[in-house]
Amino acid sequence: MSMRIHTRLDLRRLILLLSLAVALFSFFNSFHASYRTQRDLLIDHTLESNRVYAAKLRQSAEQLLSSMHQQLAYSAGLLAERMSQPERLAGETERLTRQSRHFNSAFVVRHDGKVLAASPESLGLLGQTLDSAGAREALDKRRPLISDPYVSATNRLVVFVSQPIFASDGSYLGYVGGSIYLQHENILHSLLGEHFYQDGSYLYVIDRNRRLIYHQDQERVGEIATGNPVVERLIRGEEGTLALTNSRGVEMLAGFAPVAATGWGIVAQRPLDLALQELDGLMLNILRLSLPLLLLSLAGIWWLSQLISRPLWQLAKSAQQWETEASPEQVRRIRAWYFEADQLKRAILASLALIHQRLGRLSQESLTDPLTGLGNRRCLQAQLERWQEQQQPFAAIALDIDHFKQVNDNHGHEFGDRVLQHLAQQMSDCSRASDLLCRSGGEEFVMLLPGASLEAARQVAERVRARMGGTCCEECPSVTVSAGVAHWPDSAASVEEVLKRADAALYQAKHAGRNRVEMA
Ligand SMILES: Nc1nc2c(ncn2[C@@H]2O[C@H](COP(=O)(O)OP(=O)(O)OP(=O)(O)O)[C@@H](O)[C@H]2O)c(=O)[nH]1
Repeated sequence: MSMRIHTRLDLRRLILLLSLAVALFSFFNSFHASYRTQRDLLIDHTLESNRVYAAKLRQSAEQLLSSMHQQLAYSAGLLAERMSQPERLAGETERLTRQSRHFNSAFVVRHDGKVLAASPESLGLLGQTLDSAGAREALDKRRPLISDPYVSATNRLVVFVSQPIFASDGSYLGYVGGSIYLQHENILHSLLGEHFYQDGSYLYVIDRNRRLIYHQDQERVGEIATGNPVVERLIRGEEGTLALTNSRGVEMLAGFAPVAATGWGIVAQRPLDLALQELDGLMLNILRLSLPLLLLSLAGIWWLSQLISRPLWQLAKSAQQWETEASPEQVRRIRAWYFEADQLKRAILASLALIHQRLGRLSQESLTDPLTGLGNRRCLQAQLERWQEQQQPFAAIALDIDHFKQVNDNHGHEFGDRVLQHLAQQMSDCSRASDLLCRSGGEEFVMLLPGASLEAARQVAERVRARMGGTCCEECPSVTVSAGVAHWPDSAASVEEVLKRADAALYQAKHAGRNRVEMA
C-alpha cells in the first residue's frame, strides 16, 4: 500500500504539471498570436507604404512628363518663326538636351520627316528622313505625344516625346521632340533611382504593353512581363497592393499605381523576407520583456501548488500511518485552510477518535474477567512487570474458595458463578483503590497490595475470609475461603516467585483445614 502511494503521482506534482502546461501553453499561444499580429501588421504596413510610394512617384512622373511637354511647347512656339534658320534650330536642340537633362537627344523634324536639327550632333541624323515608329506617329497625329517604347534609327530602345510646330497661319511645319534612352542613364533613373531604398525595396515601370521601361537591373529593361498579377492589374488601370511570388520565386510585397497619361504603371516592392527581418528583433524583445513575468508566474505556481497540496499531503501521510504514529494531536496541527481539506481533517479526526475509543475498550476487555469484572491473568502479569520495573514493593494474597466443586455440584454452576461474584465483591470492599484485584483461574483469586507489608496483607486476607464465612447467601451460608500471603521483595527475589510463595502458603492453609490465612 505504502509502496503504491510513493510511486504514484502526488497532488502537488499534478497541480504543478497542470499549471505548468497551462502557463506554457498560454505563453506560447500569446507569443504566437503576437507574432502573427505583428507579422500581419508589418506586411500591411509594407504593402501600404509601397502603394503610397508608387502613387507619389506616379505624381512625380506626371509632373515630369508635363514639364517635358511644356518645355517642348515653348520650343515649338519659338521655332515656328525660325524653321529656315539651321543654327537657331541646332541651338534649340542643344539647349533641350543640355539645359534640363530631360532628354538624351532632341530633334527638330520637318513636316516631311527630314531632320532639320539634332543634338547631340554625333548621332549623324542631320538631313536624314526619320522612319521610326515615334517619328511616324508624331507626323501622323500632329499633336503632343509620348510614344510607346520603340527601337530608334540609332538602334536604341527609346520613348519619344514630341510637340507639333505650327506656323502662325495654322499650317503644320513639323515637330520638335526629345528621346529618352531607356537602356541608358536617363531622366527616369534620376527620378526613380534617387528614391531607391537601401532596405531591399526596388521599383520598376512598365508601359501599356507590359514592357519594362525602367528597372534597377538595366539588363531587364525592354523585357515583356507576362503572368505577373500586378502588371495585369496595372494594365486594367488599377491602383493597389498585392503580396505575390515574382517570376524568380521570391515572395514580394508590392504597391502599384498607374500613370493615366501614358498608360504606364509604377510598381514599388520589397521582398517579404526583408520586410519581416525586423520582426525577429521585435519578437526577441517581446520574449526578453515577458520572460521575467513568466519566471515569476512559474515561481508563483510552484508556491501555490505547495500551499494547496500540503494539507492533503499531510492528511494522506497521517492516514498512511494510521495504525502506528498518527495521533489526533498531529492531525489537529495540520492547517486545512480550504473546504475539502477541512472536511477530510474532520473525518480523519472523527475516525481516529472512534478507533481509539474502540481500541481502548478492546484492550480493557482483554484485561478484564467478564464474570467478576476483576482483572484477569493477563492484567495480573502486566501489573507485576510494571511494578518490578518501577521497583514497587507489594504484598500478594492468593485466595481460593474451599470445596467449590461441591458448591457447584450441590447448587448448580450458575449458583457457583454468583459465589465467585460475591467473593469478588468482598475483595473489592476490603481493598484500596490502588490495589489490583484479579481472578487468576477458575475459583482462584489474587490481590496485589502496593506498598503493603506482609502483616497488613494478612489482615486484609483475614478480613475477606471473615466476610465470606457465613455471608454468602441463604442457600449456602457455609462457603469459606483459604488464603496465602507473601511479600515482594521480602518473601522472594522475583515477582514470579512471590506468587508461587503465596500459592504455597495457600496450599498450607488448605492442608491445615481450610477457612484460614497462612503467610509465606
Ligand atoms: N460455577 C463455576 N465453577 C467453576 C468455574 N471455574 C471453575 N469452576 C469449578 O471450580 C471447581 C474447582 O474444584 P477443585 O479444583 O477440585 O477444588 P475445590 O473443590 O474448591 O477443592 P479445594 O480447593 O481443595 O477446597 C471445579 O468443579 C470447577 O468446575 C466457574 O467459572 N464457575
